[in-house]
Amino acid sequence: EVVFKQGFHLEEDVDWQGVKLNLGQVSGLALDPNNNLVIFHRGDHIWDQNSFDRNFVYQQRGIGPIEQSTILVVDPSSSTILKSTGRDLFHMPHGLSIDKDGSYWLTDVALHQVFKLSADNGKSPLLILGKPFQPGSDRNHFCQPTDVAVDPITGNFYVADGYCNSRIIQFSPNGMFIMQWGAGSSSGVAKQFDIPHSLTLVPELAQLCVADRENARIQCFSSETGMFMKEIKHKSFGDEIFAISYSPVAGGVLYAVNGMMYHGVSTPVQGFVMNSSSGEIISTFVPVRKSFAMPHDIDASEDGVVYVGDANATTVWKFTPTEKAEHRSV
Ligand SMILES: O=C(N[C@@H](O)C(=O)O)c1ccccc1
Repeated sequence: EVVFKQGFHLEEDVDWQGVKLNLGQVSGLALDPNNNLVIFHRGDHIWDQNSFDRNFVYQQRGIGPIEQSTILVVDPSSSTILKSTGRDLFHMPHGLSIDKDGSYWLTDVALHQVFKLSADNGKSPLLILGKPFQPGSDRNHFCQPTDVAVDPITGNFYVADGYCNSRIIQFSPNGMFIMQWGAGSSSGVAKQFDIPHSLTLVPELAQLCVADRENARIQCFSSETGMFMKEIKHKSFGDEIFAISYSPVAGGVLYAVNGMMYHGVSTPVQGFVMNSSSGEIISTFVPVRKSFAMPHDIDASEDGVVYVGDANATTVWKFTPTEKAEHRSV
């Protein structure tokens, strides 16, 4: 039977000129309190198989930090670059989140560090956690941390740590370790996460959701206790889920992007719009101009506009919601 659904349909804004911005690998993007798009990219640095040794130590330290501006503030409509900063600070950018006060929270997988920068980030970082270039798994070290999420109510922040630690750490607003979960224990117990790659908070439910990348699943936890609450997984995710973002629009939606298949399963690389409580897929989307190569981060504004940044296509796309009847045969 064919069911007509008034779907939450996203289409690329093909007039938006931001796809032509000259970017390096786009690793993170976020919207600031003025609804400007902030892009975190790698300039001329590229993460490839030679970037790290088998102990996750960065190998290109000698070429120094990225000299280009790694942080671009872009007008959401004209895509004019309003501000460009973040020079000579980062070696391998990864995650970017912006808290309700407009402060930037960034991770660098080469430095194995987490940075808090003020919005004008002209001054030196407000907070730096982790030891530069030193991977580790205790309370003072990260191992390729991937993302940060900041609780708008408590000010506590969460770090997805990361490619080589597979844990989530909760910190107090001033960076004191509170608790962690998901760490794969050295006794070989199966790790709960296989690259916690992206975080998003669902304040309404006091939950923190994690893109558990190589498990191609989303897991949500109590943001207070770390207790597992629910999992969202679909065959159409394929082999990897790279990024997620929650938005309160339409009763609560979860956006996600998946990764290139590598087990030969022919699942397309695409964006997903899901009902955040049921996990049901409402719609999927892909760009018109160019195509997704490694969509690496996703964020949505209050009016349902969605941005996707791609680390291999070195591009950011803008998608706008269109009220469109979708029909599904069920
Ligand atoms: O995952 C990888 N990269 C992306 O996540 C990223 O660029 O953040 C990667 C893995 C192995 C070798 C090279 C790159």
